[in-house]
Amino acid sequence: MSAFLEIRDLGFAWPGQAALFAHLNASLGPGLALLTGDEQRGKTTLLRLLAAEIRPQTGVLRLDRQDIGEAHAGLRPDMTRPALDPVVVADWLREQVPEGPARDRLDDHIDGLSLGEHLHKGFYMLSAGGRRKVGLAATMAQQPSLTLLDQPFAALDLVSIRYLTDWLREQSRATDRLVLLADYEAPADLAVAQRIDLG
Ligand SMILES: Nc1ncnc2c1ncn2[C@@H]1O[C@H](COP(=O)(O)OP(=O)(O)OP(=O)(O)O)[C@@H](O)[C@H]1O
Repeated sequence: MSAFLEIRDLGFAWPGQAALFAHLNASLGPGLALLTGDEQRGKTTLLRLLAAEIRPQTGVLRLDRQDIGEAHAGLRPDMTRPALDPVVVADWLREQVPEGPARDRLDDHIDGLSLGEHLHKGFYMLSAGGRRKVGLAATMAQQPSLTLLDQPFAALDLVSIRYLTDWLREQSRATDRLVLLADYEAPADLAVAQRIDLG
């Protein structure tokens, strides 16, 4: 079976810096995978490459047999951007998540992440953690073919950690999409069968 996410011979260096990736290869099936590595090993940079925010200097990045390019932009919504400040959370979520099964899933995630009390607020009233949780709920509901999560447990409350962990466990059974979780380690009670280790 061909890989769902294929990273072949990836080379990337930030301007003026030594190569962060040289001939990086990885091949992942659908489901759940962990992207690990010590501080500054390039976890976030690799997520940005996979979201087509930045382009590699060499190599191939392919998702479901398609080269990753502009069509894949937006896989990592920037929840910190000031343009969101005046927007009402519920309006943003309605705009992001289409009606139908995704909207039903969104309702569950709003409950699971305890976001109900924030729905009628402007983003400017939310903490950084609250903004992240809203982004998380939208992504979890949308179920894109590639979900990129950058240290999603950081600064998350215990109830939300448990909810996210359960959701990630379910994702490991998916056959048509991949969730890539970047963190130093997987949570202790989450078995992850696939991993890219940046060292
Ligand atoms: N926009 C940028 N411009 C220049 N250098 C960058 C940029 N973003 C990251 N880097 C550099 O790339 C290297 C890897 O950083 P990156 O954030 O990808 O690693 P990380 O594994 O996610 O780190 P951490 O675990 O600390 O979050 C670091 O040396 C960092 O300074």
